[in-house]
Amino acid sequence: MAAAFKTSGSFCSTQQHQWLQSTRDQILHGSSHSNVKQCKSKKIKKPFPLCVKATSSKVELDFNDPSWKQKFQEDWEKRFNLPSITDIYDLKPRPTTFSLKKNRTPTGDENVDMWNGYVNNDDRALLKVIKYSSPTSAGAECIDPDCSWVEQWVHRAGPRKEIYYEPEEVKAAIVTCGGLCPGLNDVIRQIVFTLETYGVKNIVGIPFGYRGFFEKGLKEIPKLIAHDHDVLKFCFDNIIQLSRHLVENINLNGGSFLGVSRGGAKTSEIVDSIQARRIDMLFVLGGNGTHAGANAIHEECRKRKLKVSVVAVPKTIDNDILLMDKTFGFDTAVEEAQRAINSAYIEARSAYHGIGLVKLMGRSSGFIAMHASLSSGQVDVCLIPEDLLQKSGATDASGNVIFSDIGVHMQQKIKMHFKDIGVPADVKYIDPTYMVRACRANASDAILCTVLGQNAVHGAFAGFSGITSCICNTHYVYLPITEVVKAPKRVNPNSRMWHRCLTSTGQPDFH
Ligand SMILES: Nc1ncnc2c1ncn2[C@@H]1O[C@H](COP(=O)(O)OP(=O)(O)O)[C@@H](O)[C@H]1O
Ligand SMILES: O=P(O)(O)OC[C@H]1O[C@](O)(COP(=O)(O)O)[C@@H](O)[C@@H]1O
Ligand SMILES: [Mg+2]
Repeated sequence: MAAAFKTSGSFCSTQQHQWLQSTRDQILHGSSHSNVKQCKSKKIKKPFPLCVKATSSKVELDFNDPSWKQKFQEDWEKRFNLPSITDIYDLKPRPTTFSLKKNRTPTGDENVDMWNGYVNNDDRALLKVIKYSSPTSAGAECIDPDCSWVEQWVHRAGPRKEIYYEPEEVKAAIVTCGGLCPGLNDVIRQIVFTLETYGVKNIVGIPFGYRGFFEKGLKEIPKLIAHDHDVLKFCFDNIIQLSRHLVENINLNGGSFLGVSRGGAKTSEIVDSIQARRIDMLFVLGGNGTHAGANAIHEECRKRKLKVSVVAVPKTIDNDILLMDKTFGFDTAVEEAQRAINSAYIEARSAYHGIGLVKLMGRSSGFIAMHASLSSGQVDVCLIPEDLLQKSGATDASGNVIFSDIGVHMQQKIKMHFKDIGVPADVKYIDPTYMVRACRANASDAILCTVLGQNAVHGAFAGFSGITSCICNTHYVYLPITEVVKAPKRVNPNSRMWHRCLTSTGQPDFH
């Protein structure tokens, strides 16, 4: 949860520090994982004992050791290695069925790879591009005390020349979990389009998040499907058959075509359901919690020796997922939040001793508040949860901590303060909470969703599982889910972006 507010000129210098208690939460970069290889990969025929390669850890580094960089990079390679169904099965790939050639005018024997723009498995994108010369440089994220430059590469996303599934035999499922987020329908749509381009015919939607996998009574079906008999192929239990025709226009609306939910994730029951329904590819759209769930499903599938690719797409208006530039929906949420700030500004400006106060979402991360403040340019003070977190003691169905209502708290405190000093204050409070996330994706999010959705399908056909399709340092990449769920991403109070926000509002730094 985060708040940004606009005071009319005469109230800019109110004693904000009385309302705050600073904490110094920094971006967390996660803890270590076990580095156990339970068995060496061997060429083995199905069925065979499972060979699990566990994720590697951040090694203990001795910076006096001249080879520490090499050790770091070796460890990095292991950590960011993409888990694949080929880790478990001795599978032979087949040439891909994904081709762009049919859309072009054939002019001879040109190089097929160039026509289709395949991505090589050895292609990499650089995760970080700034060389900090000192740990005191703004926003510096250093590995060693000298802040040495160490290349950190991640795997490039996109279609591969060889695939590990027969498209005609594939059953693919899509599920959307957590809270709503602009762009969910855009991603669903692109996943369906891309699957069909590969030649997949059996595509299903699981309604209402992970619950749709196991809740017996869950038979609600979106009205559109129930009434559209032309496009409805099958509609039984809680599975919805999807096709290009059916999803063609869903991006015109916000929300999720499949419905969402929190809580109720029982990994073993979900995998029972995946097994019973003979699902080969599962596309999971969601935030931190959903990703943790997707990884648990991926691990359980491995344990049961199921040839299933679980591929996630990071969704959340909060933008609180590690390593990536942004999650889809964030941009749209900021744009909507800015509208609320503008309204608060106009109200405050027109009132006698007016103060505008806007509460924005973000859970424990203040990205929406910071970016909306920066974009509106009308905010005098932007408060982010990295300043102050008040836990209510309660949790939601997914186990997320519910924070006390900072907006209502601030409203009361401001009123009380001005009453105490005998100055009239007209507080105009706006809570646009659900308005910022129930809307349709804006242009930039729509593009992001399109690419992430397509790449999710390419990743599954390439045999990867337990990965997420995202954007890092402006490039589209795949990351192992284990690396992005270590902690929520937070605003770094030492970052240039936060400093820019302070410069823009003119507020003191409360950290
Ligand atoms: N650590 C976890 N392991 C497995 N499933 C989880 C975990 N945390 C959350 N989930 C499940 O993921 C789904 C979405 O989680 P939630 O936190 O509500 O949203 P988001 O994914 O957007 O953060 C819920 O069904 C929840 O039960
Ligand atoms: O009222 P709800 O649906 O539980 O959602 C509230 C939460 O959803 C969010 O908008 C998005 O969170 P998720 O990405 O976890 O769905 C948070 O900012 C907010 O705290
Ligand atoms: Mg979340």
